[in-house]
Amino acid sequence: MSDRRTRLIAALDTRDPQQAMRWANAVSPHAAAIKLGLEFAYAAGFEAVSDIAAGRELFLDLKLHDIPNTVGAAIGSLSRISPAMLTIHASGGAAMVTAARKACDENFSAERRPLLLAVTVLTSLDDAGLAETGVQDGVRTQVLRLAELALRNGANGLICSAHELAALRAEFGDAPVLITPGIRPRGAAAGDQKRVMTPGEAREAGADWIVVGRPITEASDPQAAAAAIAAELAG
Ligand SMILES: O=c1ccn([C@@H]2O[C@H](COP(=O)(O)O)[C@@H](O)[C@H]2O)c(=O)[nH]1
Repeated sequence: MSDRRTRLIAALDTRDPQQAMRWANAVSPHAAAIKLGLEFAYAAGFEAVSDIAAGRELFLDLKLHDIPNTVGAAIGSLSRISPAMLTIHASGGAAMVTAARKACDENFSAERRPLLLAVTVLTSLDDAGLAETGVQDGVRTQVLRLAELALRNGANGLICSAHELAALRAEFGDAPVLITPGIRPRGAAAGDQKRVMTPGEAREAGADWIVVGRPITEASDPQAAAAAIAAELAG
């Protein structure tokens, strides 16, 4: 059994600030962080992101992917929000990751600096879906390739599925922060997620954090759903 402490990020995917606040309050005893992302920020704006995130650990999942100059400048624009974690796409390339690293270092004091996390291969893709993008090597090879690129250029950690955790730990050790979406409690619908595992399996495989959205937000009792996931993580 792994002695790693795996924590829960609750993904609050909604356009509605009041709904996001209700969910944030409901899950806060059980989730160590909340995720706000594209759906919420585009609809509600960054003032609302700040409001919901006040007093909480924020996983700001914007998955930045643009030319290096634009990604660096975008991160500079986020400095007033102070997320604990911030995502970029590793497939943006080495120069883009380097620009993101530099922007984090220059725009945030050491105490407020977010963990820079690189998305490897989206958990909604399997080998066939990845092949449609022109990458024929399979998900595992591509995750390891992009992980190496991202970590070499300053990312603090990676977004991957739980299926790649063992290979990533074997290759890169304990230091990178590994965060896994695509988590489904046993029996829950996978939806659009292709590479899924249960919370307990992800913990055993070496996740630092798991990200769970719809199994919490679509539950009849989101607080109870978050509590059950946290209990599974606690073993
Ligand atoms: O590869 C990725 C990267 C990010 N996500 C995000 O995680 C949550 C998962 O939500 P569920 O409802 O539990 O499927 C969602 O906010 C995604 O944007 C991901 O799923 N996969």
